[in-house]
Amino acid sequence: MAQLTCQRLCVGYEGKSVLQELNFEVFAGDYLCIVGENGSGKSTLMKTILGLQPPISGKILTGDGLRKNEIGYLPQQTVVQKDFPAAVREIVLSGCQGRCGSRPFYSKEEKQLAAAAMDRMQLAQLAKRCYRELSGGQQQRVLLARALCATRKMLLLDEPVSGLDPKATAEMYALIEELNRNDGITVIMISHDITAAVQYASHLLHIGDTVFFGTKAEYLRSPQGRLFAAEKGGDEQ
Ligand SMILES: Nc1ncnc2c1ncn2[C@@H]1O[C@H](COP(=O)(O)OP(=O)(O)OP(=O)(O)O)[C@@H](O)[C@H]1O
Repeated sequence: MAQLTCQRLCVGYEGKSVLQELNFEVFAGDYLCIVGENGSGKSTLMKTILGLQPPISGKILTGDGLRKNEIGYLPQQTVVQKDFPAAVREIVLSGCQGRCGSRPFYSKEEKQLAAAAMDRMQLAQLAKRCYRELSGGQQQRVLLARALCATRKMLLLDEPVSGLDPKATAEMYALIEELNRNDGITVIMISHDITAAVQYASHLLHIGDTVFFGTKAEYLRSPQGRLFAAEKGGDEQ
């Protein structure tokens, strides 16, 4: 049974659709990359899956023991967020908010969960530092640790390597791959880097004038995937 199923899903704003007729399934342990041009609706789709906005029509179903409040989310970074004046530990802990409900403080278990997530993301030394003073790569690791506090099952990542230098990008991809491979956490990632998507993903969802959904092998044989391969071949000449 799939963890996430989108059926005839239509997403958009105020009744105006951005994307229509999306049909796909994500199973436990999958690594799905969502690719497509700027403005094609990738972030809107992700926010709709998270329940941050309602679908225009169609269904989003969770299954295989996944509940909607057990999805970890790393949002797209904005300039304002990058300047956030809070300590690393507080930001990571805020990932537990879905667990606390209306309780206005964090429990011992939640604090332990945040500490474990910081360890995992190699942030233990930075726990008391101010978020806005960190490098871009460190900031993204903080947001990944925060997302991890919300889940053991599924992570939704909106351009997690955006703006990072090649070294920080490689580190981030390695951490995400480890969470997927070793911990079995399902990954759904929006990416502009099709080369990396093809390297790491088990499945691809390509959004554009036409929509493709399938395994990596199917993608590489599809018109969208062939176009990518042709462009890449061109780059390497
Ligand atoms: N809050 C909003 N209200 C109305 N329209 C919006 C809103 N946010 C985004 N849009 C529009 O919805 C469309 C899809 O935007 P979205 O951010 O989902 O695209 P994207 O594929 O994630 O783009 P990018 O790759 O640039 O992040 C765009 O035309 C955008 O202008």
